[in-house]
Amino acid sequence: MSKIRVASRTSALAMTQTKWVIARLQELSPDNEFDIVPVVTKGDKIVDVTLSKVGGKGLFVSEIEETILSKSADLAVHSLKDVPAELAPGLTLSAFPVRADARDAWISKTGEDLRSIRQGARVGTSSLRRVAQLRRVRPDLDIASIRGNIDTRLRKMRDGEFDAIVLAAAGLQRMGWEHEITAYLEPEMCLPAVGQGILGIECRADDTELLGLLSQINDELTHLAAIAERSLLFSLNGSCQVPIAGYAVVSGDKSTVRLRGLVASVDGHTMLTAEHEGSDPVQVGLKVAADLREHGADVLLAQEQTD
Ligand SMILES: NCc1[nH]cc(CCC(=O)O)c1CC(=O)O
Repeated sequence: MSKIRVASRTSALAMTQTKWVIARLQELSPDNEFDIVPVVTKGDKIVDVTLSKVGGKGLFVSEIEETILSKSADLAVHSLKDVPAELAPGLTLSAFPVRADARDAWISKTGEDLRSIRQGARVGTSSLRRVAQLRRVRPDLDIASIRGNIDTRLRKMRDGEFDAIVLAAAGLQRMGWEHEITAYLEPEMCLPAVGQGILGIECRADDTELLGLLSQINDELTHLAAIAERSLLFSLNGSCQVPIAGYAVVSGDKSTVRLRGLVASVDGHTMLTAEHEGSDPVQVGLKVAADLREHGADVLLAQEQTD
């Protein structure tokens, strides 16, 4: 093995994440050369509509997967949040480096927080999960869709299109833009998306040499959390038109995974939650999903939301 090709989206965040992983791999295997193969995905091309309206799962991922399957690249670094429950056959998520901040971040123009911002303030987010949870706390807010990369969204707020926006803390922190954050939305108030703050490294399932290298940057606590959250996602099998959230915390000795799951209506009126703890992350995910269904999640999951 001499040259390892890493497929990457071209957004600043994707490139930053890809280069961070490459730097860690390079340290572990100085003899290898790492090349970035840029890939422009459907998700990057669609900038004018809410992604949930497009409705495709894995908008940011499928072209990257094709690039790896056709051997034009060997691996890719994904924001796990963007990776659909099912991977393309022949590929595997082989490593999960230590999780960054899983929380959502509130960024407002005036420095006011979610509770104090004026009645009817205009808030930008395109995530139905965030919309539902924001509406639950502040039904008066004028929540509108916002698209584009993190820098575009911050600019739209500064330009006056929005009074506030909500972004993943992890993305801002990785970009070195933590100072933009007005307040963190704690998981009790805004449960993060499945995989938020986690990087998942995908490669061909039979690439044993590469799998050996990647296993060295795997963080076991993060891996267990990722499995539990994705087990929930897989079991709920929701479209991206239904607000779903899931956040797992793993005990320091790796013996227990505690997972909280949420399925909501977009208006925030119905908010189902369930929580379980156990030693097997797959089972914990399935249990939380089963509880949510028992509480009535099926009705929400079957719904074609038009919002
Ligand atoms: N769908 C976009 C996306 N995918 C991953 C992140 C942030 C980084 C992460 O959650 O790991 C973001 C931006 C955001 O939601 O603010």
